[in-house]
Amino acid sequence: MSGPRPVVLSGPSGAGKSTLMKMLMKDHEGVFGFSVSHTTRNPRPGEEDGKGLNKLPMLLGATLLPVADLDSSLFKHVADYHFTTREAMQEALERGDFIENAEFSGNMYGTSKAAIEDVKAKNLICILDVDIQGVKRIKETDLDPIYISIQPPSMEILEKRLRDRQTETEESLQKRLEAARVDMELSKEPGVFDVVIINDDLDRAYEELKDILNEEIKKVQEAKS
Ligand SMILES: Nc1ncnc2c1ncn2[C@@H]1O[C@H](COP(=O)(O)OP(=O)(O)OP(=O)(O)O)[C@@H](O)[C@H]1O
Ligand SMILES: Nc1nc2c(ncn2[C@@H]2O[C@H](COP(=O)(O)O)[C@@H](O)[C@H]2O)c(=O)[nH]1
Repeated sequence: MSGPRPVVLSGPSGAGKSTLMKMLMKDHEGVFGFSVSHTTRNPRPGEEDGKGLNKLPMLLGATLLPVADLDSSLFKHVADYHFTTREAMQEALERGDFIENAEFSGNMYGTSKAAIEDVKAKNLICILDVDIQGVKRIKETDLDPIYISIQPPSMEILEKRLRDRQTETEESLQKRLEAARVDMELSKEPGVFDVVIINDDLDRAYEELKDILNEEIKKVQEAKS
């Protein structure tokens, strides 16, 4: 693929991927573009639906919720997900619309080809936020991204972050913690990720992430100047 190399951000739910990604996008306007995934999970308060951004059928009942907090207001131009139904997603999968997909914590998630093309067309660094299954599937494609794993300092801290975020039921929290154990083990395997960042202190983790992406960021900035 031509243009800047995409970036895959992976790691356990609650490790801080979205937080770091929002910081990156806010500090580098016009450099990064988010690959808006599809999911069958329900929108969280404040999450924005990317309906209309691509061709897949969307869940008609999905509402555009008001931007409520500072975190979202920094990022309000970017949709969080295309919220859809299991049936619509299954049909799209059968049509071959996705480059990868996964079942995670009882819901379907996937990256459509259109989501990546939308970002590529703007010559931006495409950021994909995917779980470990997605990482494995993307490795079978010609996308050639930089693979970065964001890891929490410990399971205990991860659990606290997820509980404090107040987005999960006890059942979905337990599923996410179980998936996190698997993810934390796999991320230690040599060759799976180019870099593993431990997100203990947020500012330090952010500096590390920026350093890794510095070369690609400069390429995009120079192409624009
Ligand atoms: N270094 C940090 N120290 C303390 N809290 C943090 C840190 N990084 C992120 N958080 C908080 O932890 C919670 C989880 O972070 P975030 O939502 O970014 O995780 P995520 O990896 O994107 O999760 P998911 O995969 O479920 O979307 C958020 O409430 C966020 O504010
Ligand atoms: N394989 C994929 N995983 C994805 C995609 N979009 C998000 N995710 C991962 O799902 C979990 C849960 O996300 P949440 O928003 O419900 O908290 C997290 O690990 C994401 O990285 C995708 O398109 N493909």
